[in-house]
Amino acid sequence: MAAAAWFDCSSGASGDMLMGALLDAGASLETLQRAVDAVVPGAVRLRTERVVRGGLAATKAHVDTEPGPAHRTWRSVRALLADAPLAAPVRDTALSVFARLARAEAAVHGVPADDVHFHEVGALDAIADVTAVCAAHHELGITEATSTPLVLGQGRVTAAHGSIPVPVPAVLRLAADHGAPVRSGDQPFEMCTPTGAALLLTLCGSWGAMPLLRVRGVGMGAGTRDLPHSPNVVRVVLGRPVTTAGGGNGAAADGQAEGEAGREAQGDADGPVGPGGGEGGGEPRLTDAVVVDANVDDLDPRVWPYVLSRLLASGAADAWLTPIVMKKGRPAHTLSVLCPPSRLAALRDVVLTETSTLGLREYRVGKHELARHFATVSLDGRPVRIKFARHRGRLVNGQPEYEDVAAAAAALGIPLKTALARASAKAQELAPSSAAWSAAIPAPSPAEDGGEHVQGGTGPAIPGTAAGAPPARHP
Ligand SMILES: O=C([S-])c1cc(C(=O)S)c[n+]([C@@H]2O[C@H](COP(=O)(O)O)[C@@H](O)[C@H]2O)c1
Ligand code: NI
Repeated sequence: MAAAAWFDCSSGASGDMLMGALLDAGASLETLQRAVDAVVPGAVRLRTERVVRGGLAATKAHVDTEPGPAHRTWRSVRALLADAPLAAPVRDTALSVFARLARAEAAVHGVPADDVHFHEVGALDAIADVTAVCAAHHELGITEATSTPLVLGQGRVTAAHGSIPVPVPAVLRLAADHGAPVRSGDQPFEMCTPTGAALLLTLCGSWGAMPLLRVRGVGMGAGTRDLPHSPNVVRVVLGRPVTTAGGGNGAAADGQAEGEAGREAQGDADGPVGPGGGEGGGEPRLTDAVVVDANVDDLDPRVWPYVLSRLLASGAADAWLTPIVMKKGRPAHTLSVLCPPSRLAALRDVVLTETSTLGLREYRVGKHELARHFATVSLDGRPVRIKFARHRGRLVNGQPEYEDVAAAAAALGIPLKTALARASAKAQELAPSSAAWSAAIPAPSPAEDGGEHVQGGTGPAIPGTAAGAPPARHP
């Protein structure tokens, strides 16, 4: 199920406090352990303990590590994450967190980011914290998150570099890189660690007080110290996002918001019953989305297809290029990425690392989605899905899925254009009437929506028609 999250970091934040809070809010220790094992098999054991901090009960997450390599560079951590059998969103988010950490450490110490060292046990600890928090974020279906401003602390702390001042340099650098609001607070300790800051900067799209939520759960993650006068905890509040069709806060369309985010969390945005599907396709559903744009005139053009497919694999709803002519008359492209707010951080990193752009633009947009459902036809025994779209109860479109048509054409040894024409004709036959897709139709029954419509043959069911549809790529 979908969730918006609000992190109360008024007592600071670290990787293990965030992990404790998400475990307390319902993430499963087994899921987190599996994710960490996928990155560093057998090297880390996660466990929890119920503790009291400032009179409040909380979950303390412990990361017990086996002795490992004394140092790990960002290059080696990146390879570990890239090769790990993790769900793509978990891997991408963890890579974003570490990329931020590495950039901040590189700037502070004046070394190339690839060569930044994560020290001793700290490396395994950070790998475990980051991977576990990203896995919990994914498991809990968090699609948008807000945090209070970061409280950083005061004093000094002993790190691998010796005694360093608090706020520690890496945390300040992270805050500066991302324009995050921070303050010292009253406590004479390090309250926010680099890992905690990098996680929050990656997961949270906004800063401030708790947004309008229908609260579903609360988690308390304990810090190591029991501080006087103040509970040393991170709180996370999980809830149903509440948005109106106008984009503001309100109750009018919160059921819609939940549906959107829920499908997104399952990677199943193009399921058999699409937006508004349960209502037979009323008004298009309006959801929040973000467009990221960058103008690029100096990337080897052979790289673009790879960039586009990486963006789609990392959760973009769509990614495209527009030819433009830039200053000095240079031919160039605008790269555009459409995504849900929850994927913004990871996709921004893909744009900034895979292309040669030096910056990008982001703007919030409203995305209108028509209700859609799938049916399956057969071309001489080859299954082809048809995606139908409805608007105000009327069937307004019915398109054969290109990949299915191409596969059928190849298997049958017929030209693609012939296969496409035949599949389109079958799609027309499936509509109750009207070649123009304009006939008013009743809402499809569950069997129609989720099942097969096979005409002219009995091809096998296609994954994604009855259940487990592939992720949507288009609004
Ligand atoms: O290991 C390094 S390079 C390191 C750098 C810095 C800087 O601010 S530079 C700070 N620290 C301190 O290490 C511990 C552990 O931090 P985690 O984020 O791994 O939990 C913490 O006290 C940092 O301030 C380490
Ligand atoms: Ni450092």
